[in-house]
Parts: sequence; structure tokens; C-alpha cells
Amino acid sequence: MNSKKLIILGSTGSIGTQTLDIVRSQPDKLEVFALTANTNWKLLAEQINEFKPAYAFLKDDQKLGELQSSLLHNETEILSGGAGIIEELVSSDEPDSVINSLVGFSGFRPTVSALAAGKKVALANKESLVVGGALLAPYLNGHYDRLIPIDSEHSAILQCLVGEDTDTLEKLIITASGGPFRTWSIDNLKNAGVRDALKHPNWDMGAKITIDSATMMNKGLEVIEAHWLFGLPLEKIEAVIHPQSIVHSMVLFNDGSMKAQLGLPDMRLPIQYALSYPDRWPLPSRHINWAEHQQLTFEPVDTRRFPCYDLALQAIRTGGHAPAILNAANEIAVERFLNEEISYIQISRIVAESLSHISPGETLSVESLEEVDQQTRAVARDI
Ligand SMILES: NC(=O)C1=CN([C@@H]2O[C@H](COP(=O)(O)OP(=O)(O)OC[C@H]3O[C@@H](n4cnc5c(N)ncnc54)[C@H](OP(=O)(O)O)[C@@H]3O)[C@@H](O)[C@H]2O)C=CC1
Ligand SMILES: CC(=O)[C@@H](O)[C@H](O)COP(=O)(O)O
Ligand SMILES: [Mn+2]
Repeated sequence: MNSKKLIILGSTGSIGTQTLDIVRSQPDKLEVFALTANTNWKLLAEQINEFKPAYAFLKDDQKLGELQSSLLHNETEILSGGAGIIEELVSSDEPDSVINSLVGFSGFRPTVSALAAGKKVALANKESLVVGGALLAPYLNGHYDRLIPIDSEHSAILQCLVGEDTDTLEKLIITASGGPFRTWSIDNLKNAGVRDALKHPNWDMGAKITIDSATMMNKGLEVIEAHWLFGLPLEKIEAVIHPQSIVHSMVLFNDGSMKAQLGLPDMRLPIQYALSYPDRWPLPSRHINWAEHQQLTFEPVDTRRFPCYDLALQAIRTGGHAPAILNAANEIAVERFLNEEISYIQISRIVAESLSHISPGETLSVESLEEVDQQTRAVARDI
């Protein structure tokens, strides 16, 4: 079997580095064609030295000199500049698959370009589906041969669906850890700090998604992601708190049977599964020891303490550009929270106000989404 040639967008991030762990452990099956980073030239240089990709892209052109002088070989062409270069990379003939591990709206256009160029996209960047699911729908044909989820819950659902007739699908149950503030009162949430919010109970992830978990916006985004990926109406998708993050999600079928996928919280499994699907490859990893995990518990989502979850559902019900407004406002609010400009509870207020200030419009295009994204960012920065 020929090895798959990969473009890893966002190779220096949490998902990107774990994808490279998978490449290391599957040298006969996977090879790296291109890597991209935003500013982290040091880590990108280490990755170029180790994997010798044909291309590497660093968005921050101020750091190009430092990157170049850290390289130990000249087998990699170094690129920098505008987003157009990523479009060209994902459209080139040689690579088979694109792993989109960019964070936020920056991942949307690369997803569109890679799919339009006929590539398989292993998608961690859930924001692509949140903002532009309607535009990506032609690639979501129920076979998962073009757009394969990496997000742990969606990978769990995909694993439950193998061999099943999708007409028998009754409900998707998406599990949520509840984040670091699961047991905090509203009064305590008023004083929640950045360090508290960055302490996810089970997963070690990038800062943006970790804050999204703390507000439970992440679960709202994941319901929207599931709606587009699996083609089910919102009434057939629900979230449930499962503090242990061992059951990664569940599917209810029309005969009352429910399937779940379980495992220790380790993103390397869903990343590898997105690359091996519909096959499974061995993965050296720790397995559940039931002597340590004797209790799996479940509880409802408390939308009074976590209003972001409801705001996400409200946005997808409104439709049009509303999910893009939600997403852009959330990105700015999270950035402002991380910079300690606003408090934790102001995150949901900024999102709610942005949704009520900006018209959701109707007809979507890549360009209209980019325009609304920019417009919303300006509004959300001023609230
Ligand atoms: N981490 C996880 O376990 C999970 C993540 N996801 C999703 O995967 C995606 C990636 O998350 P995660 O890996 O945690 O994020 P990280 O912040 O760890 O990594 C983001 C990557 O994207 C690059 N990047 C950031 N901003 C830009 C930009 N404007 N233009 C180009 N490149 C950029 C970063 O480069 P640099 O390092 O140079 O800044 C980095 O390589 C998100 O959509 C997240 O929701 C989903 C499930 C689990
Ligand atoms: C690992 C993963 O897929 C994350 O999206 C994770 O689920 C976040 O945890 P929460 O369940 O707390 O949002
Ligand atoms: Mn997830």
C-alpha cells in the first residue's frame, strides 16, 4: 500500500503535534507533505528537521529568518505570506489528505479549498462546520469519504454508525465533561479567573477550546457540528454531562438499542481513526482499567449557569449567518477573557449582544461569511 501524503494545517498546536505522533508511529502508512504554523517558528523548525516535508508555511513573515537559520537540511521549501498560499498547498496534486487542526474561523477557507480540490479532509476545526455547514453539505454524503471528523464525540458517533443503516438512527447523545466549572455556583462563576478556566478536568488542549469547554460553548458548537455531519435535525441531538470523559458519545437506534464508544481521554485515537477510516490500525496506548474507573455518571446540562450552550442552539435555529456571528463573537470574547480584559460571565454577554446587533442575513457564500466574520469581530471588540 502506498503511504498517504498529508498536509497538516496547524502542526504546532495540540491536535497538530498529536497528529505528528501518529505519523511517527505509522511510518509505512503516513508521510508528511506539508506543515503550517502561525507564529511558533521554533517548533515548526524542529518538525521540519524531523519530518523533511516538501513544504512548510509560516504565517508570521517576521520570523522567517529565525526559522530558516534553524534548519538542518534544505529539502523543504519554506513559504510565508497570505492565506492564498495555504489555498495553493491544499490544492496541489501530490497530497492525499488534509488534516485541518487550525483553530477558529481561520480554518474555514482551507476546508472549503481542500474539499473543492478533491482532497480528503480530516477535520478537527469544528468552526468550519459551525459557520459554513450549509456550504459543506455537498461533501457530507453519508459515506464519510471526504470529510471525516476528528472531534472525539463525532469520531465516537462515526464509530457507532459503522455497519448501521442511517435510516435507523433515532438520536445522538453527545457527552460533555462539564468543564472546570461544572460544580461552581453562579456567584462563584462571577469571579472565575483565566487560570481556573484553563484547568480542564480531563483533556489537555489549546487555550481557545479549553475556554469553550469552560463556558460549554464547545458543546453548543459540537451539536451544530453533529447536525451537519450526521444530517439529523436539532431535536434528535442532545448533550449530557459525563464528568469522567470515558463515554465519548452515544447513538440511539429506532429499536431502542443504544451504542457508545468508550476509551480513556486521548485524542490520538480519533485522529488516527480519521486517517484509517473505514479501517482500524493498532495504536499503542493506555486502556481503561476498570478497577480505576468504577463509576460512570451522567447529569443534565444546566443552561442557567452555562448560557453559551443555549446561545449556540439559538444561532443554528436562526440560521443564515447567525452561527458565524456566534462564532466570531465567541472568538473575540475568548481572546479578551484570556487577555484579562473581560470577566468569564461577560463572554456569554458579548456573544448574546453580538447576535442581537447583527442581522443574520440569509444567502451564504464564503465571501459573505468572511464579511460577517469581520463585521462581528469589530462589534464584539467594542462591547
Ligand atoms: N486540542 C484538542 O484536543 C481538540 C481540538 N479540537 C479542535 O481542533 C482545532 C485545533 O485545536 P487545538 O489544536 O487545541 O488548537 P491550538 O491552539 O493548540 O493550535 C492551533 C494551531 O493553529 C495555528 N494557528 C492559530 N491561529 C492561526 C491563524 N490565524 N492562521 C494560521 N494558523 C493559525 C497555530 O499556530 P501557532 O502554534 O504558530 O500559533 C497552531 O498550529 C480547534 O478547532 C479545536 O476546537 C477538537 C477536539 C479536541
Ligand atoms: C477532546 C474533545 O473532543 C473536546 O471537544 C472535549 O470534548 C472538550 O471537553 P468538554 O466535553 O468539556 O467540552
Ligand atoms: Mn469534542
